[in-house]
Amino acid sequence: MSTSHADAVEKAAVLTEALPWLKQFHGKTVVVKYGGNAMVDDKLKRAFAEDIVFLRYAGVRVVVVHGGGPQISDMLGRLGIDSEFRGGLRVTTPEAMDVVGMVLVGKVGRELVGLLNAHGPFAVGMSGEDAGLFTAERRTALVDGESVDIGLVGDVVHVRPEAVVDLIDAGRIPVVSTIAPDEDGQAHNVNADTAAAALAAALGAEKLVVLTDVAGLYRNWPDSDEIITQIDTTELAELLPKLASGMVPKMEACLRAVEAGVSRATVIDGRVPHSLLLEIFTDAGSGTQVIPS
Ligand SMILES: Nc1ncnc2c1ncn2[C@@H]1O[C@H](COP(=O)(O)OP(=O)(O)O)[C@@H](O)[C@H]1O
Ligand SMILES: CC(=O)N[C@@H](CCC(=O)OP(=O)(O)O)C(=O)O
Repeated sequence: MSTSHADAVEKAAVLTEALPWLKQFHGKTVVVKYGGNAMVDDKLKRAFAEDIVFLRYAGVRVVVVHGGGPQISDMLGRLGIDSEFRGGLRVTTPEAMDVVGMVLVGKVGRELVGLLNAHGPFAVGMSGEDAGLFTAERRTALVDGESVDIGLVGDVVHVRPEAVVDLIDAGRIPVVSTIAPDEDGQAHNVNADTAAAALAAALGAEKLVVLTDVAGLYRNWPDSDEIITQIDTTELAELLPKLASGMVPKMEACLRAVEAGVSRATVIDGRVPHSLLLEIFTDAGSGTQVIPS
């Protein structure tokens, strides 16, 4: 067999491998959470934008929810504002809240919208404040079994997804920044994993994909390199209290999404170029998949 013939067979195999996945996801909603830690490299960011636009052209109803923790920390540092995390959530003073809003909506969200729109007029940025998308309720963090106050940090208690649905129906790609007002209109800082899960549940999404800066959920972080490839909601609920920092809101979000009817929630490595495309359109699963028990 000539090399070019072998190449052609291999390329065709990759494309045909995508067929069952195209059938499964065409017309379905997929919520993709893009974590701030996976957003550090320009080439990776462009590859991520290509994947999202690819999904859109494949007929997937795709929504992006973005984080920006490192970018917020960087700006708070530059402004000389103290910032600490408790139970994986940022203690958010009113002063810090201003910065969180500016960075998420005004910087990280804008940049993603720009990267996506290099491919066509698809992306529309919005925050939880737009069209009443999210209503937040102030929450505490759990530290050593105790509930502690962490300031203007919220949980999403109500989702009004109509504006997101309108955008998708019009062929757009909503890009959501996770600032959310409470019932009095006070803006709260919502962890992006938490918000993505709430939105995925409200949209009846087929899948929630969370891109981060590790290969998945490690069983004994940081002492072993064993990744949990699949876990059901019962096992995950048991594991949750034993998890450390950044993974707490992430795995809690996956758990909530699947418990609320999203068929699958998967944490994948955002440092691998095109990991999203590989996750959706190939048989090669990666990272950690949460399934119903
Ligand atoms: N069991 C675990 N498995 C994997 N990562 C873990 C675990 N426990 C804590 N982590 C930490 O969680 C981080 C991911 O969370 P976070 O920093 O909030 O990322 P993102 O910006 O993608 O939301 C990892 O980089 C890792 O340092
Ligand atoms: C309450 C809380 O912790 N909010 C997060 C919001 C951004 C976020 O979630 O970003 P990542 O997805 O990159 O972690 C924060 O202030 O960092």
